[in-house]
Amino acid sequence: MSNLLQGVNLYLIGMMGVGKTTIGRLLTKELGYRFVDTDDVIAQATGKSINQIFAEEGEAGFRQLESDVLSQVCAFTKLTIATGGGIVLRRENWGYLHHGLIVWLDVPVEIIYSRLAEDTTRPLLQDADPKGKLRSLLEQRTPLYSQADLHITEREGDTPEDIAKRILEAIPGVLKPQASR
Ligand SMILES: Nc1ncnc2c1ncn2[C@@H]1O[C@H](COP(=O)(O)OP(=O)(O)OP(=O)(O)O)[C@@H](O)[C@H]1O
Ligand SMILES: O=C(O)C1=C[C@@H](O)[C@@H](O)[C@H](O)C1
Ligand SMILES: [Mg+2]
Repeated sequence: MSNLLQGVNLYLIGMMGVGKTTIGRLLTKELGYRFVDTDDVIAQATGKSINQIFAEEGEAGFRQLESDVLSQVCAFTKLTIATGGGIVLRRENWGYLHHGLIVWLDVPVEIIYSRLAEDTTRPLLQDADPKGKLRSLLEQRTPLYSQADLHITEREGDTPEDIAKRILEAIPGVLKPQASR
């Protein structure tokens, strides 16, 4: 399995709570890759939580840090990269993402909401109507997430292992020729 992607990075995109970290770790093991989470890198590099960065520097400040981290990470190979839910918003980020294979994990809002209802670490969900906010974010971002190479929709009862297996099976069909990278 370790040669499946020929060293090409695998980027997981999608809304918060869709399973990027959980599934990313499973894929990393199967591929013999290393795992990177852009939110974690930002928190480690700044010594601040994502909430703190949003509070002190605003969303624009956070997005700049996110682009900086992505631009550095994409220089490496053999990585599975779990990205922040909003990484698709900046056009420049797509230039970096397209160096690798991009997988969109698509999960219904009801399920995302049930997973994150008790979570206070998502600044964008600190809203009077978090479910409505999730819906509008997903609606706004769907055309962007749709630019992924692979669109994986979670079906009812799918475990993270099931989804990781589906991604691995689909990779050969969407792998771009190396010369184009
Ligand atoms: N297929 C699944 N079935 C059930 N629970 C799941 C599934 N995938 C992920 N989860 C659970 O949902 C929660 C969110 O998953 P995870 O942290 O991997 O999402 P994420 O996309 O990395 O979120 P974030 O954007 O916050 O980084 C975790 O508690 C995880 O165990
Ligand atoms: O969906 C988003 O815009 C975000 C998702 C998280 O991964 C973090 O990157 C941050 O909370 C913003
Ligand atoms: Mg995560």
